[in-house]
Amino acid sequence: MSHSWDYSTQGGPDKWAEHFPIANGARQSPINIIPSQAQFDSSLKPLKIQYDPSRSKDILNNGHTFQVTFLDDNDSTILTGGPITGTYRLKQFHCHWGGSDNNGSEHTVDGVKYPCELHLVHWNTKYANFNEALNKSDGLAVIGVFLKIGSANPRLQKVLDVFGAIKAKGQQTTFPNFDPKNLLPASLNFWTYEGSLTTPPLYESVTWIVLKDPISVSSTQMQQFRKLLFTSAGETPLCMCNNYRPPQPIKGRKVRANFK
Ligand SMILES: NS(=O)(=O)c1ccc(NCc2ccco2)c([N+](=O)[O-])c1
Ligand SMILES: [Zn+2]
Repeated sequence: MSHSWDYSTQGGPDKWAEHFPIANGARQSPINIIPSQAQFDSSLKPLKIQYDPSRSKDILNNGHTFQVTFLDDNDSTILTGGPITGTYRLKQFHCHWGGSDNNGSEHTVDGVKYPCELHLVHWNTKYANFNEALNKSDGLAVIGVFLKIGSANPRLQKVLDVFGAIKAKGQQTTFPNFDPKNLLPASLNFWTYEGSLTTPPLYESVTWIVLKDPISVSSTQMQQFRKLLFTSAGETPLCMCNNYRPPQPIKGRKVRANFK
């Protein structure tokens, strides 16, 4: 039976090590990225992102975040290049956000928190499927995208518009024909390091690819994220926000950049 965890004082990030001791492991995520300490690596290839919007399937409130899930039974929606070897298939994307516009991202940059962070999760096709890849040291590649308060983001609004159907934990609805490439900034400059899932089971299986440039989100749009609930229908409602893990010790890891 999977142990229940959350982001509260009683069961939140400071307590996760009690049931998931890898929380104190050598390659935990997120981290604070210090650009001046990142090493430019000219051997890093450009990121190659090929997404087929027809592969988007549904959107779910899983009680920790919302997630948009993709059909991943072929190589039509893949990530190659960058720091990774081989082909990784997009499985899902989700976000982490704060209770205010002053916090919410998991990674920070020189200690700066963004109001939201988008994660696009890909799995290594050297493994049979996502679940096989989940706990392998080279199993996953997650693209992290910061969201910065500015003008409203019409592409993101397509996701927010269906939140009414997934307000409570366990609710899901179809979400066809969505191209997550439209949620990426113009520049694919990135930092990369070896890390982990940022929620339990905290497997140290993620090659992180954090984009330097943010995409925009309006404050009004951020208020829509916070209308989702951590709780199931019929329970005392708890607003879904502050669903982020704070930065973890770097423990000697190197962060590389594909830009100067
Ligand atoms: N914030 S993240 O991108 O690092 C992240 C965290 C957890 C999980 N999964 C948690 C899990 C696995 C098995 C049971 O439950 C995923 N994911 O599955 O893509 C991604
Ligand atoms: Zn995440």
